[in-house]
Amino acid sequence: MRVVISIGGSVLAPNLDADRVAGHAAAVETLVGEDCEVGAVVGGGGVAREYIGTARRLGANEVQLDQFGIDVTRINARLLIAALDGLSAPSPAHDYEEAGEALRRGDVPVMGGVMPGQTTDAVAAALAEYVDADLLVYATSVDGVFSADPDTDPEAEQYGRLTGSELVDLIAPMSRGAGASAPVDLLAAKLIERSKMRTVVLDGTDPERIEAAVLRGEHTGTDVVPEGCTEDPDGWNR
Ligand SMILES: Nc1ncnc2c1ncn2[C@@H]1O[C@H](COP(=O)(O)OP(=O)(O)O)[C@@H](O)[C@H]1O
Ligand SMILES: O=c1ccn([C@@H]2O[C@H](COP(=O)(O)OP(=O)(O)O)[C@@H](O)[C@H]2O)c(=O)[nH]1
Repeated sequence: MRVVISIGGSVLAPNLDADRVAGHAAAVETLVGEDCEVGAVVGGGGVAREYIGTARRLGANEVQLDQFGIDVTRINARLLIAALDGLSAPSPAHDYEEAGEALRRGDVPVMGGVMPGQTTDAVAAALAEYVDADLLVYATSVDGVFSADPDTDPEAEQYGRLTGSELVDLIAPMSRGAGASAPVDLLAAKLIERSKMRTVVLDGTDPERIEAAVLRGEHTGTDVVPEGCTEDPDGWNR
């Protein structure tokens, strides 16, 4: 099975704790050991938001702010590469072709951001579509997609299962400025919808949850399924 894992910066490197990065690298290694082909995309997290906040106060425009974010995602990608100990290409891929070539060589491609106006959520969705992945996993800081931001709204209810177009409709009204917070960004949702990519959004703070979702189809987050899919998501990956 071929899987693309998007690891949010808030999950991988909230405080630059080496053990946390090593834990996520170990999960990738376990998946590779189970004959999965894995691509990883790493986000910028709180560090990116701090740079973006400071640069915004200094008068930088949105594209310039996105460039700060991209640089931080690529530094975080280098952390994962360092922890993967030779399993990955030596530096973050700059584009999908480079990542696809790494995958064909048997390496784990690791990407950060690639261009302004989006987030690494979209990078992960595009990489998954480009390499024709069987599964796309968003390992984020909340356990799936909710009816409202679960960090601020105690009434927020989780969606167990959504179609790609339902995901697009939910995400569309959310803010799109640099450093904006949403379970996945709008471009990612649109790519997931058009590619009919099987997608899981889950709490990835514990990397074993990523392993369980990929290897056994077990998770408590949100499944995004193709339109008209009646298959039991639990049976997908067996
Ligand atoms: N409707 C929603 N469902 C789920 N999460 C949401 C929603 N609206 C906003 N969020 C926020 O999106 C955030 C997930 O994205 P983010 O903080 O960028 O994490 P990551 O670093 O994993 O990408 C969560 O902190 C959550 O508070
Ligand atoms: O292809 C990309 C990826 C990231 N970013 C910028 O980098 C920030 C941090 O990336 P992301 O949101 O993916 O990280 P996360 O907060 O999800 O860890 C984003 O808000 C964007 O401003 C971008 O412009 N293009």
